[in-house]
Formats: sequence, structure tokens, C-alpha cells
Amino acid sequence: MSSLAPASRAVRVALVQLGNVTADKSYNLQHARDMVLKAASGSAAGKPDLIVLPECFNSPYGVSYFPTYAEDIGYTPGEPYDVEKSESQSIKMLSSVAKEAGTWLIGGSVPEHDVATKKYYNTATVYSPNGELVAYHRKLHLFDIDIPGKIRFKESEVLTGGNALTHFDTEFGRFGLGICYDIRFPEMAMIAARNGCIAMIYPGAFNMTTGPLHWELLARARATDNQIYVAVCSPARDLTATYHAWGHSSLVDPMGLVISTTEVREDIIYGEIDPKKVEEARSAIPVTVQRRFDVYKNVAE
Ligand SMILES: NC(=O)CCC(=O)C(=O)O
Repeated sequence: MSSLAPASRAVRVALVQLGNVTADKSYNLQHARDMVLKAASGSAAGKPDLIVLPECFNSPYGVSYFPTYAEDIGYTPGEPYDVEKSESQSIKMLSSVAKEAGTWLIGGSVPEHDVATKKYYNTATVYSPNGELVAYHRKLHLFDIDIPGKIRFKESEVLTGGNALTHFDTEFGRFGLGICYDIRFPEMAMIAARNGCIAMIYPGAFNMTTGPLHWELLARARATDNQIYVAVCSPARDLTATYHAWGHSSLVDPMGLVISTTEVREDIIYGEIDPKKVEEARSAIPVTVQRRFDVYKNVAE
């Protein structure tokens, strides 16, 4: 288990529950840009340090849309990425708005087309306040469910799952990144926590069947299991779209308390991720050092 990276102060976070994700990608990009700048203008508590957009913010959410809206990002992990030369208009917009806002930005997710391999992914990217692309996460666990009479969704009909976990470092500490359905897999958040992450951030878009049952439950569970913060950022609900998102973007603290949340409309919510609270939770209820890995060494066995 790594120790927490030293952090100077609490991180102010803004979750943008973006509305009006339409069929017009240029409009979606412009609207997302405007909302990031609005979020950056801050709340009474001040300007945020980190802004989060939801899953699939540049395209309607649905397997039939992914190929049309997908962009070639051309990122190779571990190699420098020149945003200026990027083929992706979404990556260019996200980088430039992070720089203009002067904040860290988790750019929700976008459908990605890796032209070299001809595969499609659901991909989240992260930018530093100077617009540098610093992290890149391809949704690891694809959203394939079938609840008879309620919802059938098979991302795997078009998408391929990623093959890496994603953690990134900021001056405030280390963060883990997942996309929506990834939250159902506790191993991801546990590995992030054991690698020193103070929070897991999940751009997401739960639905009207599983949203009321599991969205908050899973966010609170991942936070409580691992004594980290968990942020879940959804699009607003649009009943004219083919997919109805649950909304309810939320920030949960390391004791499992929802410290900031919203309903279903477009909104920006603010909250703080305070590394001291992570330490306090771990010292009060020391499960992180009480684990019996001598008994359950390998959970995959
Ligand atoms: N976009 C998603 O991955 C949706 C996940 C979801 O709704 C769930 O129940 O899990």
C-alpha cells in the first residue's frame, strides 16, 4: 500500500452536469466549452481547481452513434502528445478550455476511433491547467446489460474495452479515473486507493432503471470501501434523447457521505476533496491496514 502523496490543501472540484447533448457535435463542443468556463468562474467558495465533464459529452449516447461521432485521438501512453497536431477536435477544445480556465480538466469521455487498429473505444482524457493532455483512460468494462422489459445496452457491439488502469498526479495528490460502468468493479477503486489515490473520478451516465438503485450506492460503496473521495458526473436528463440519463452528479467523502449532489437538470455542483479527511477516516477506522491479504492474497483465484 503506497502512502498518500503530500498535498498542500483541499482541492475544489466542480462537476458539470451537462445538458443539451444534441446530434450537432459542434454545438455540443461549444456548449461544453461554455459550461467549463462557467464552472471555472466559481462559486462562493472560490474558483475550482478541477472541473469534470460527463461521459459521452460530444455525442448522443448509444451504440449506433459511436462510429459517426468517434474521433482519432492518436495517443500513445508514455509518449508526449502534441495537441496542436491532434486530429481530434474534441481533444483540441478540451485542451484549450483547460488552459483558458486555468484548471485541471477531466474531459468527460468521447467515442474514439483508433484508425490504426480500426477499433472504437469510450475514452476519457485529462488536462493540466496549461492544457497538456496528462492522462487517457479507455473504458475498461463495457456497459453490456440486459434487464428484460427495462433496458438492454451492449457497448461491446461497437466498442472495445481498454486494457489499463489510469491514475494521474496533480499538485494536490493522485487521482484515479474510471468511466461509468467501471464503478461496478471494486478492484479498480481499491487498486487506485492502494496506489495512493485520494479520489476516484467517474464521468458516467447511468440509466433510469439502474440509476435509482445503484448510482449513489456504488459511489458511496467505493468511497467507504477505500476511504477515498468519489465523484460521479452525469449528463442532465433529456427525455427527447434515445438514452435517458439518471443525472444526480455527486461527490462523496471518505466516510461515505454525499457532500454535494444535484437532481436531473443541467447544473454545476461544487465540493472539496480534502486529503486530510482521507487520513482522518483511515485513522478512525483503519481497514486499510487491517486487511488480511495473508488469507485472501489473490482475489482472482
Ligand atoms: N454508461 C454506462 O456505463 C452506464 C452504466 C449503467 O447504467 C449501469 O447500470 O452500470
